[in-house]
This record gives sequence, structure tokens and C-alpha cells, in this order.
Amino acid sequence: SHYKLTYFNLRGRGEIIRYLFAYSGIKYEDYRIEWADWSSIKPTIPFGKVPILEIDGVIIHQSLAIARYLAKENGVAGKTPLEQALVDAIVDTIDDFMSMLPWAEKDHDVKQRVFDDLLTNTAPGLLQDLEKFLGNKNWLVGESVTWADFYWDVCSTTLLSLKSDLEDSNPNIWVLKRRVQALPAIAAWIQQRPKTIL
Ligand SMILES: Nc1c(S(=O)(=O)O)cc(Nc2ccc(S(N)(=O)=O)cc2)c2c1C(=O)c1ccccc1C2=O
Repeated sequence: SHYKLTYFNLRGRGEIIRYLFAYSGIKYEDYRIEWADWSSIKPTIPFGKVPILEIDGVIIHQSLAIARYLAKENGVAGKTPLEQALVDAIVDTIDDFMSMLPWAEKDHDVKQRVFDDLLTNTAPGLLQDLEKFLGNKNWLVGESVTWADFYWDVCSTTLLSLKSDLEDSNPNIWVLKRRVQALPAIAAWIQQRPKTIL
């Protein structure tokens, strides 16, 4: 099959999909839209939002739906429907927090204040809950890596870039982060990917 990922030159909502392609070893086109081209590309996209993944001409939108599809195709979605539900619950929990951040806020003062408030007052509770859920396991769900572990690495990279001292507590979730980054295919991708702030 021919795969084409369309997103911006950002990790953002596209990076989980790039991790799954890296892990699966499947070749794909990593098309990064120039901001200048976005207004002409946007009307051609079914729901006007990216990322989208085109698979042999079929367009899938919504980053987590795309990621879940690739995870199922590549054996990292959870081994049973029950495990898959736990994986989805963790992904949605992490995504709920990331989506609370006012990324599109135009007023920089408001944006900075709300980011700081959420990162200072809400993020610690999320991290404590993830630490408790992980316990002394190697992976968040089941006996082997799933895309919930990938999503934790993807999102925690951005969280640390926004507030580095989040790494000062809840040790095991940071051990998990390093475990994901040590997977050869993921390590290779992180080394070779375009370096962007977000
Ligand atoms: N980096 C970003 C950026 S941006 O760089 O500031 O553009 C934006 C962003 N959302 C977003 C929100 C509203 C709009 S709209 N339709 O224009 O109003 C567009 C994008 C996210 C991220 C993430 O990194 C991210 C990571 C993980 C989960 C969700 C998001 C995430 O939602």
C-alpha cells in the first residue's frame, strides 16, 4: 500500500503516527505542509484539519483514529479487546490533558498564563495517576509495548519542553519514557527526525 501522512512540520498531533510507522518499518510519505500553503490545502481536506493519512487514496482523519488503525495493523494496540480498551483509556487520558492546553489562543499573555496554570496545577495530578497506573510494570498495559507507551513518550517530550521540572517526581513514568526511547526503531527515528520545538 501507499501511505501519505499530511501534517505540519511539527511533532504535535502527527508524531504518534510517525512513531507507529517507524516502529512498523512501513515506508510512508511524511508530507509536511508549509504554513504559506495551508490556506490552499485546507479546503481540499475532508474535515479541514490535519493530520490525515491517505492509504491507497482512502483518507483517514483524526490522529488517534489513524494511530489506532496502525497500532492494530502492527500488533501494538493491546492483545485482547480488554487490553485495547485499557490502551484507549490511557491514550484518551493523556490526550485530554494535551487538548486542554489553549494552543490556538491569540492573546499571548492569556496563552502563557493558562499554559503555566495547567502545567503547574493540573499536570502533576495526571503524572501521579499515570505513575500509580504503571506501578512496577514495564509497560502501561500488558506485558509488551503498546501505542499507549508511545503516546506517553510523544506527549511527555512536549510537556518537558514546556515545563522541565515535571521530570522531578513520579520516577517510573520517566523510566518508561527512556524504555520507549531505547527501542531501536524509535531511537533511530528520534535521531533522524526534523528537530522542531513542538
Ligand atoms: N503543537 C500543537 C499545536 S501548535 O504547534 O501550537 O499548532 C496545536 C495543537 N492543537 C491545535 C488546537 C487548535 C487548532 S485550531 N483548529 O487551529 O484551532 C489547531 C491545533 C496541538 C499541538 C500539540 O503538540 C499536541 C500534542 C498532543 C496532543 C494534542 C496536541 C495539540 O492539540
